[in-house]
Amino acid sequence: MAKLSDDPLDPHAHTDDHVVDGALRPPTLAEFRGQPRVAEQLGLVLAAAQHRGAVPDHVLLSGPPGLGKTTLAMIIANEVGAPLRISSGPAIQHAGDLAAILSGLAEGEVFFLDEIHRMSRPAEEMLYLAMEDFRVDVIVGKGPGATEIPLEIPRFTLVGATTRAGLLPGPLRDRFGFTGQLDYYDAADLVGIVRRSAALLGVDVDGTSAEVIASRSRGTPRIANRLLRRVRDYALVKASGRVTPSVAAAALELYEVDELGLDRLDRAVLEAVCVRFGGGPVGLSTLAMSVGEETETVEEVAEPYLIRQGFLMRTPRGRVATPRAWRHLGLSIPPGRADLFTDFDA
Ligand SMILES: Nc1ncnc2c1ncn2[C@@H]1O[C@H](COP(=O)(O)OP(=O)(O)OP(=O)(O)O)[C@@H](O)[C@H]1O
Repeated sequence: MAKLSDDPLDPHAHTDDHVVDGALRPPTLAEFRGQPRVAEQLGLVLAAAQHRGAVPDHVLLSGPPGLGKTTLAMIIANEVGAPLRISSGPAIQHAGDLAAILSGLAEGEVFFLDEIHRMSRPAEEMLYLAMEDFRVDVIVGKGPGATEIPLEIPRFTLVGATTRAGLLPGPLRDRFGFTGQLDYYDAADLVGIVRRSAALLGVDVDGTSAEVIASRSRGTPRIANRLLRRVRDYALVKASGRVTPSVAAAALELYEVDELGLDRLDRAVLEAVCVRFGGGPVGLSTLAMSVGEETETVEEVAEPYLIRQGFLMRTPRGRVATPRAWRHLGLSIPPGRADLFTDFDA
């Protein structure tokens, strides 16, 4: 579930900036940058549905937070000219909650269900029937006298979003006509997103400054937009509103975001593994305790990026630092450990 956080690099964090975030969402597939394969495939699904005069197939979008799942759901509704209804798995704990939403949909409406993997089991089973036959069975009464009354619902397009497609039960996954797996954005696409957002915010950001911001954004548009706003603020206060590459770098340094996109927590984690625990292996809860953070924060916010960047490894015995971690911290690998890394380019 979205949580409030002021960590500029937390991809889950929806700070009060999310009001601005909404204004930065591309409204059409043509304006959506990056994810070329998903965008093309989705475009085809929508165009084909329009040709057939039918409601588009159900769409499942999976991938890490902040990569554009909600944005794509809004684009789908916009492209087919249908209203959009938004809910999330944790908000639907009873099958009745789902029946109420589904029976209240307009014909052709797009129903965006975020965190679909966190829906309750009875609601999930009701969804199977709704997706396939546009029908729900409403149970009336209790105990032996309870009866199921079939209720027809309008044809709709379900757009399910999940950070982990693997957590969805097979029968649910199979009912989606199209699955789009979103991946981290490459630098060129992020530069494009930063420049588009800057124009919408009325900030002048040249290509090189946009690169400085993009390269520290962890491949995530939500982070890129957030860092852009921090750079804009810094430029306003300290540089008469002019964003140059050095102003962008100075602003991000002030917010403790380094040139690889690592923040204070990431570096604290690396330092703990390398220095305090001699490179590991160290268990997750010990590691979290040593940096004064919740286990979930270390596991969900810091670790995925550190692992993806090759700074950290997860092993059955705990977290282990790679040679890159020592190098990034400006430390040399202790003599006793160097032999462990003969497979790496140290
Ligand atoms: N391809 C894109 N082009 C431009 N901006 C984008 C793109 N993808 C995402 N964004 C921006 O990033 C922000 C986050 O996107 P969005 O809310 O759609 O992510 P999400 O995957 O739904 O995240 P979560 O699962 O955490 O809700 C949006 O405000 C949007 O402005």
